[in-house]
Amino acid sequence: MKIALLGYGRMGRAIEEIATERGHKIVLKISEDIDTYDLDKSEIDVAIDFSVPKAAFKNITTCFKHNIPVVSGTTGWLNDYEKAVNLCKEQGNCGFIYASNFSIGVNVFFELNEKLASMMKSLDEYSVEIEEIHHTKKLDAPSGTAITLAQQIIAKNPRLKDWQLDHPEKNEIPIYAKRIDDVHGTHTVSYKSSIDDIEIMHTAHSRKGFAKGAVIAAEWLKDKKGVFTMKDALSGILNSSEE
Ligand SMILES: NC(=O)c1ccc[n+]([C@@H]2O[C@H](COP(=O)([O-])OP(=O)(O)OC[C@H]3O[C@@H](n4cnc5c(N)ncnc54)[C@H](O)[C@@H]3O)[C@@H](O)[C@H]2O)c1
Ligand SMILES: O=C(O)C1=N[C@H](C(=O)O)CCC1
Repeated sequence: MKIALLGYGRMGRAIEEIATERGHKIVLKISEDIDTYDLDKSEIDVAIDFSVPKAAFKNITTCFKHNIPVVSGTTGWLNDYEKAVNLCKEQGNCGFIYASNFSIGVNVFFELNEKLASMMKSLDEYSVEIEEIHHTKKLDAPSGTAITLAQQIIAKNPRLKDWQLDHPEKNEIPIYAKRIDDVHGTHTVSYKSSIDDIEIMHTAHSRKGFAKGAVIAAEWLKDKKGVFTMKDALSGILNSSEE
């Protein structure tokens, strides 16, 4: 598979390593405005965008214009996500997957989070909160993964209306974001009561899991048209919790 890397920073380099190990070829590496480059569909099977929040929407939609499928892992640009989805659908000839976290372990964690949120929704004595810890170079807070975790809980629990960084109103889930050198990504969801606490936690030991998941998503997306999620891409790999 011929891959264009939109963003060649920490994640771009980790993806290059995994993609090469899996027999793919990196044909383009972009670290600045996408207009500077000539995108040629015949030379690119799929683009993988791990760039910066302010570049993601333009990178993604420029690929749509060239009928190049896109896997996007960039976080912090989600106010424009629906616009990107609509453009992909209108254009009709491109594939798109965005995930706040491509790690297979985190996608298992997302399933656990949904299941736990369903179990806790009637237990009013527990309050819920999310903590995320990342390296100090991270541009956005809270992390995209923490936002996904909060959205999953809100979807299961009608008492909870929104999430808030640090200072929640009533009926909001607090997200606490910490920045510590060299932490690749730790997410904890805690339910607390005066009697006991319940916690689930995911700790990434490196960027390898995010990179491997992104390459698996690209392999899955390559010849598909439409808007998909990581759940779709992993449907043949993860057993559903109902089984
Ligand atoms: N979804 C996931 O699984 C996952 C995992 C890790 C990181 N991320 C996200 O991926 C993004 C990148 O993370 P990183 O640690 O590699 O950051 P990074 O800062 O190391 O890399 C970003 C790169 O993008 C480049 N860039 C700047 N402007 C650009 C443009 N217009 N077009 C293309 N590239 C441009 C920068 O020069 C830099 O090299 C962040 O948003 C981060 O939150 C997501
Ligand atoms: O290193 C980062 O930046 C990460 N970003 C994603 C997020 O915001 O959730 C995934 C974890 C690593």
